[in-house]
Amino acid sequence: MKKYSILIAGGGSTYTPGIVMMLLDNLERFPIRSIRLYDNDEKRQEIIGRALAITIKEVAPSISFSYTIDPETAFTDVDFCMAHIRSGKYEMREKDEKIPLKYGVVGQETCGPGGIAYGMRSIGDMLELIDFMEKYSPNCWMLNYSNPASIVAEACRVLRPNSKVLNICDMPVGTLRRMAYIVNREPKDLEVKYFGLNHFGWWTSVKDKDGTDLMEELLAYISENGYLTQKAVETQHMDASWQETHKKAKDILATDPAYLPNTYLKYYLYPDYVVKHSNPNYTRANEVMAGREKHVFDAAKAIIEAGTAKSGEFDIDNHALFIVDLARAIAYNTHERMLCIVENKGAISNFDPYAMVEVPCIVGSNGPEPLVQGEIPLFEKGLMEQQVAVEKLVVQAWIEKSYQKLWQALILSKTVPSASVAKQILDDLIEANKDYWPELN
Ligand SMILES: NC(=O)c1ccc[n+]([C@@H]2O[C@H](COP(=O)([O-])OP(=O)(O)OC[C@H]3O[C@@H](n4cnc5c(N)ncnc54)[C@H](O)[C@@H]3O)[C@@H](O)[C@H]2O)c1
Ligand SMILES: O=P(O)(O)OC[C@H]1O[C@H](O[C@H]2[C@H](O)[C@@H](O)[C@@H](O)O[C@@H]2CO)[C@H](O)[C@@H](O)[C@@H]1O
Ligand SMILES: [Mn+2]
Repeated sequence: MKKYSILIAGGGSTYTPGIVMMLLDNLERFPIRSIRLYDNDEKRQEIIGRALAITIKEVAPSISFSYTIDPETAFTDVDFCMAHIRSGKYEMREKDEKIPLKYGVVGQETCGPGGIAYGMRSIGDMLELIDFMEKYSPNCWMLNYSNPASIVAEACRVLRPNSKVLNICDMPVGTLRRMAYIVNREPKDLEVKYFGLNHFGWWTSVKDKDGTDLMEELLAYISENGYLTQKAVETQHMDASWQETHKKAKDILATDPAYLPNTYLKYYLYPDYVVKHSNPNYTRANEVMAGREKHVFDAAKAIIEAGTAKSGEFDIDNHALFIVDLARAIAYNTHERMLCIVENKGAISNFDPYAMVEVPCIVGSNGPEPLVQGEIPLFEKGLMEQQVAVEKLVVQAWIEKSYQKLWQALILSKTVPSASVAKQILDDLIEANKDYWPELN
């Protein structure tokens, strides 16, 4: 059985240990000969790298492990690049969240002005990773988690249309785990229909493998409780702010009681509520730095100090199962059904064929093949048309270095109340991002 060579781009990410632990836990179904980390922050990556070197030596000594900041060393002889970089790191995420809040507008990692700012930083960095991959390992697939996935995916569609890059999100997978718990099934037993953009979609059908329709049961539960469940069904997102988001799905569902919504819709449908419940001086970036980042880096330091990982400091991360299953689907041509971000090309039959949409796909060695979801209703279509225009305008603004188009993107975002507020936020974002964005004219 072939053994695969994996590169994790964004080696210093808080998710890297969870992904590596998941890879180590799946060696029988997905054999690996090499794991390498790549990051552009040497010091940050070194902490994770040293701790993982100790861990891997104890668990699977036959796997060759290394970490590097040199692109050629990183990208040579790789089968799968699992990418999760954060352009500008948490320092810039904090600004993305706090600048809009100054003007009473949603401050969020991937939605609204914060997501637009993050997109303007990520496009160039992602293209650089893709170019390294194609130069040093032309047959490699990139499985990309790096956000904002919708804008990154649109940039790939326009600027690297033939590259083997598959953009994905674990939000639907995480929510499906909650649905499975609600209907007393395993996630792998559920088959869904779903349509939307990344962080902007709806489930239209959830059935078990026998064809039993579970929508009615789920709609009844979620209209009362949102996606809040009694038991923790994931290792992440037990923080109060995320529990609040799962609960708010109840109010999103009220806007169309027929379809189960993605929780991210709260930023577009209830922005006033979100702003009212935000602390402009302490946002999610602060929570993550004090929580997940501290936890992961403390665990890494404890492993380095002890010289062993036998106390189990690193957890297997549920979030990582999707990316491992995806690599398997491509490696073994499994034709598994998975949600991916792909060019529409008629999958949503009454929507822009050139939009990057999130729909169920059959994934095999040639990548994802979208499954037709048919026509969508006017309400969802209207919301999606507005949002997809935002995403396309950001990519055009980046390519053309256009202030005008970026301003239009902000104006069009449903989270922003007026062109004048959009301009004030944009001017602040330009100043904050001068080391990252192209200079706009
Ligand atoms: N698609 C999804 O559903 C999903 C789910 C979880 C996380 N994410 C994304 O995964 C990424 C990582 O999240 P995190 O919270 O662990 O962030 P993090 O800041 O802990 O890690 C990101 C790492 O990327 C590195 N990096 C930044 N720019 C780089 C570049 N140009 N080249 C190489 N390395 C670079 C940083 O130095 C850092 O070590 C983010 O983009 C996040 O939004 C996406
Ligand atoms: O605020 P953060 O940094 O904690 O999380 C932001 C990410 O949230 C989503 O991913 C979640 C997922 O929904 C959950 O079920 C669990 O598996 O954890 C994931 C990562 O924290 C979202 O899909 C990502 O795009 C966000 O970056
Ligand atoms: Mn996501």
